[in-house]
Amino acid sequence: MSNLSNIDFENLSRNDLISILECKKEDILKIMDLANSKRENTFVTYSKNVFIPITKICKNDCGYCAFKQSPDDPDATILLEKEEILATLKEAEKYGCKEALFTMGEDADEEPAVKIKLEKLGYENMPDYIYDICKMTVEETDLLPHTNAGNFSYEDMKKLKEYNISMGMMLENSSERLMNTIAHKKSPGKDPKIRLETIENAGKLNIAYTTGILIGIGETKEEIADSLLKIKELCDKYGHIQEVIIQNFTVSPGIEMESHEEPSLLDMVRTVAAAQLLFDEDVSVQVPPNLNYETSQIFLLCGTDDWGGVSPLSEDYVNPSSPWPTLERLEKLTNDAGYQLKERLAIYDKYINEKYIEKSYIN
Ligand SMILES: O=c1nc2n(C[C@H](O)[C@H](O)[C@H](O)CO)c3cc(O)ccc3cc-2c(=O)[nH]1
Ligand SMILES: C[C@H]1O[C@@H](n2cnc3c(N)ncnc32)[C@H](O)[C@@H]1O
Ligand code: MET
Ligand code: SF4
Repeated sequence: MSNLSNIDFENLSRNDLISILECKKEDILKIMDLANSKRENTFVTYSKNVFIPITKICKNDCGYCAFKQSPDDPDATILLEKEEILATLKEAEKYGCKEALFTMGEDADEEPAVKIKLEKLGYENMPDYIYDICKMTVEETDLLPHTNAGNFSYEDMKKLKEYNISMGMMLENSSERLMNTIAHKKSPGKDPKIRLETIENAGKLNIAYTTGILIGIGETKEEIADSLLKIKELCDKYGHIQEVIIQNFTVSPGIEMESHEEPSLLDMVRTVAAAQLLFDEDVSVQVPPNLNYETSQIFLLCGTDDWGGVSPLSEDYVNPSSPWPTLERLEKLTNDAGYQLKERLAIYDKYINEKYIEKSYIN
């Protein structure tokens, strides 16, 4: 008998989620179909962005990371300067990009090389610098900032909200156990208690927020279920979670986890379907198409309605081995599955109101 027969799909329990994450054969097709039938329309959205890695220095050292650089590396991006950032933003404007994605290492100002450069530029710390870059973006370009830089204090996020249309940070996983494994043992900032507090603070501050989980970093199905439930709890409490990213661990040459296996396609399918079934229809479930170049269409059949940020000019610095599909290809893939591609902003429409957007945007 199917393991799914006792599941109440309207109100999924931890055990139900685990059954979905472990299901086999025709049950996989069944959960895909159920997840896809929650779709409210036939659009699949994306945000046209430019990725700006303000610093590649990071206090953490995740086993899967290909982004972080050592300050001793002569080619390291210690800190991009305002002028070069503005030049890139202006270039992005020409391509019609609407989102400035500021992704960087966490608490980089704990590193003396960054601190010295910041002080030379007249800033005391990273949050002050990020604030100024976002302000410049809003005042001098048509792009809208989305900062994804790991944890921030409540006060720093409150300040950053002024010039961020939305913010984000992956929970990665809610498991404390992973803090003792190759994935997170050198990354105090990946402590789930701290990450969950940051996501909760974003809720208290009414910041439209992007989060998600990383699949294939040594977690168990139980830990995936728990992570999704933690995100769901904060989503229900504050209503600020606009999208949940289900991101598959991807090997890049030279990372510590280079010989670690990537998740299977069916593991991704089951996880995406579980997330889609757990969250309400108005929370987007997102799978990055560049990390699933040949297989991304299958996620549309699990109900995903968003491709996330896609860039016509910058690479995905976090996943440098995974080039973006062109927008033409993305449109073809979307149409071929029976859906239509639609551009969106870095903030979803339902958050475009005074509660979520500061006056600084209304000019
Ligand atoms: O190009 C990327 N964009 C990433 N983005 C950007 C994201 O796709 C877009 O900024 C959002 O979809 C905008 O709504 C993230 C944003 C977050 O807030 C949190 C995590 C990520 C992760 C990535 C990533 O790995 N690569
Ligand atoms: C920006 C986000 O990218 C994800 N990330 C970091 N390294 C990898 C990798 N090797 N493969 C896939 N995703 C990764 C993390 O979830 C991080 O929070
Ligand atoms: N360093 C941040 C984090 O891991 C931003 C994404 S990884 C470059 O959350
Ligand atoms: S994934 Fe983010 S937090 Fe982890 S080492 Fe890389 S830059 Fe730092």
